[in-house]
Amino acid sequence: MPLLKPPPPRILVNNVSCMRNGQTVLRNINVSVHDGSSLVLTGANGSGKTTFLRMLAGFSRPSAGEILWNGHDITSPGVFQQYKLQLNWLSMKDAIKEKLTVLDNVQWFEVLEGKCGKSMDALELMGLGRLANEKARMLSMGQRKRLQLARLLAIDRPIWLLDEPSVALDAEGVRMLEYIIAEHRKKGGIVFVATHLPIEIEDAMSLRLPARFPRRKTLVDMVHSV
Ligand SMILES: Nc1ncnc2c1ncn2[C@@H]1O[C@H](COP(=O)(O)OP(=O)(O)OP(=O)(O)O)[C@@H](O)[C@H]1O
Repeated sequence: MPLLKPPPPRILVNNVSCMRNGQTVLRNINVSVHDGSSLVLTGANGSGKTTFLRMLAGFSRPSAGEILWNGHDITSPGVFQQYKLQLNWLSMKDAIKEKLTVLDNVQWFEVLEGKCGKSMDALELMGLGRLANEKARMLSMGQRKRLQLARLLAIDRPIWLLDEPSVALDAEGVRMLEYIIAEHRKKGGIVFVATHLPIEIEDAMSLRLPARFPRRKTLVDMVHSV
């Protein structure tokens, strides 16, 4: 019986390094990511988690190595045009339009995407249904994060790049986040998460980036060492 070849990874991070401001932030990173899988990035402040996500989004170029999507370098212009349509980016900059209603903030992105009909369900799922017609400026920090997550659901692209998605969420919000990540993966979606806070993601790969700068001794350390 012929041996079956394993499927190639959807995304291959191949020996990637990244410089910022003349300094190496990431060095020789290798990751294979298949449909339905998840990678959790952890590491100290400044270790390069956001930089890694930015490279995956094509906002920053690797200084060495390559990121392949379906075997093609994402930085090639023709490939990037297609690749970027696969991505859903969630970051601390929430791009919420304060003067629009909560619903319009989701629908606006859905319409830009050429889609319709999922916004209200997504808001309901994230517990914002009763605030749908309020202006977004009324929302608390955690509610803004829930709105961002509702946008992910409404836009419904396969590759999620989530930078600190649980910041400002309460315990129920974190459970919802874990739930929507699990459901997305069941459909074959891919989820990258950079986080300092614990998030339960079943069978996730994890990558802990090394701290870039050794911690300086603080006054407290010096007192303890006496
Ligand atoms: N726009 C930029 N230009 C130059 N250097 C940058 C830029 N953004 C970040 N850096 C540097 O790159 C390094 C990694 O930053 P990055 O934001 O990726 O870390 P992080 O692990 O996400 O940190 P945090 O946990 O604080 O969010 C830091 O030393 C930072 O100073």
